[in-house]
Amino acid sequence: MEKRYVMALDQGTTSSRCILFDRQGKICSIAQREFPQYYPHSGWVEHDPMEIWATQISVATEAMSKIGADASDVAAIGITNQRETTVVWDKGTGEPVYRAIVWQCRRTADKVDELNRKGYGPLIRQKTGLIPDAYFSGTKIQWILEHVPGARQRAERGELLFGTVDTWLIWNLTKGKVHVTDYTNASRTMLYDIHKKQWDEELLQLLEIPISMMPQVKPSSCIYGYSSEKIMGGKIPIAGAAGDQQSALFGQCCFNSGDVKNTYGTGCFLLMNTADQAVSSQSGLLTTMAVQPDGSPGYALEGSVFVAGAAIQWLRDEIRIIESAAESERYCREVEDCGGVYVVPAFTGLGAPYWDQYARGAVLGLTRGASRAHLVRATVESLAYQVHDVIQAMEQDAGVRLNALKVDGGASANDFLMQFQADILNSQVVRPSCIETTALGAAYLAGLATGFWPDAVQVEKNWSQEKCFLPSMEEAKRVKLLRRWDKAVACVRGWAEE
Ligand SMILES: Nc1ncnc2c1ncn2[C@@H]1O[C@H](COP(=O)(O)OP(=O)(O)O)[C@@H](O)[C@H]1O
Ligand SMILES: O=P(O)(O)OC[C@H](O)CO
Repeated sequence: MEKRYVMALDQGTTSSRCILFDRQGKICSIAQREFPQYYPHSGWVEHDPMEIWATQISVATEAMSKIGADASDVAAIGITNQRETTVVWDKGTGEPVYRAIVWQCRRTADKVDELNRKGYGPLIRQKTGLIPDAYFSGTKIQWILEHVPGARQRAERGELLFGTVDTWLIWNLTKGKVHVTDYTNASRTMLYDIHKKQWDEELLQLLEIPISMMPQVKPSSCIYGYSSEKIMGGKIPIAGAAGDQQSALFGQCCFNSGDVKNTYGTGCFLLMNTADQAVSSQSGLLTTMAVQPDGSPGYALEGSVFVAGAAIQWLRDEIRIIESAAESERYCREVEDCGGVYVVPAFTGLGAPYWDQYARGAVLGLTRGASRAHLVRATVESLAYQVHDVIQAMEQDAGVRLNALKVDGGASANDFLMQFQADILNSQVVRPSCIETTALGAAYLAGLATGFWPDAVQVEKNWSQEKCFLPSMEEAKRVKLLRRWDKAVACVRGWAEE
């Protein structure tokens, strides 16, 4: 029977999604479910791994039943995930020993300070391509082993396993048969040597993490195992896995060195494919692993902005001045400008290019006339400013001016934001027809490994532009706005440092 779809499981920071794509890369069915975020202390962020798993499976079932598909219609499963988020579980029972510590969580900032104080920064940078930060998995695993009673002993006896969310999902889909990850996810742990392409024993020792906990690292496009019949109603090859940002790079068909995309999700992540060159940034960017068009491991330069769409959710859920993320656009258009209000959403510190673990959020420039619309607009504009700062760093590193930016992710649906982004960058912003490129990338990786698509050339034919936003802001105004933004960022630096 001919297989009609590839299934992408897109496990994001705030929701689990499943999309079924056809050969043209068209979305045939989609299901999505948000799940709870836990903030047990200031700066801490956790997820329940069982809620991640339950929502992911329920959306997979829902997406299939919406179009009357079953496992026999699905050629392969591709997985893409929020990266760095750390799960540790018991090898025998499959039970997590603690909640998942989310990439945004700041609880291990002091551990990172200690590593830096002891002079390990350059070594970590050289081996992993990362700038030491609580963002990455390494110190999160260390924290679990130190704080969960008995965890260290159990880990040393080989009873505990570590995984990023891709690993956790594959483990559960295969009913505990397969413990793997892919290069892109491994490169986010701060424990993986991206040049030698292996777990680094020196770093594992430094953080006192037994190597027996670590998953096997495989290419992003290959068959890792098969879904259990009990879970998916049939054995489907699990044939693709990549961190969501690398997956989006692939889904945007950024196959050539120098190709760039920016994803506006919970955070914003700008990646430039650098093919087989592990470019070391001089401007505060990360060197990370990415997938080449033939599925082999390559490299990318990355600028990570921790809070983007999450700031819009903050307006919705905490400040409660909008009812939906989409409504933000209407408020942005209600006022001529931000009225001098600036929001720096450094809720979990600042990522690239600042790398300030202790920066915190602020609203600046309030006057008596500041309204709800001004605050909403300033928050939306903050996404564009943060992306500007990262692009500036990337242009410095790459020595080229970026004339057009491919965009995707939930917040890229906001036309006001995209136009403001084009204006602030003084570059074109190009939105593809399918902004679910994270899921699409995972589908491509799985479909290429199983022959659903013959090669990347075929896949590239599916990419099409939906809209191009042209810059139209006067240069003097642009410079003025950016200068004020810089001033706002300077105000929040180091805020939470004792
Ligand atoms: N029209 C919009 N304007 C601004 N932000 C939006 C809009 N639609 C969605 N978002 C934001 O985009 C994010 C969801 O995007 P998504 O790509 O699904 O993120 P993730 O994969 O990180 O969960 C949310 O943080 C939401 O606030
Ligand atoms: O959940 P997202 O899509 O914002 O992505 C999170 C990133 O992978 C964190 O590095």
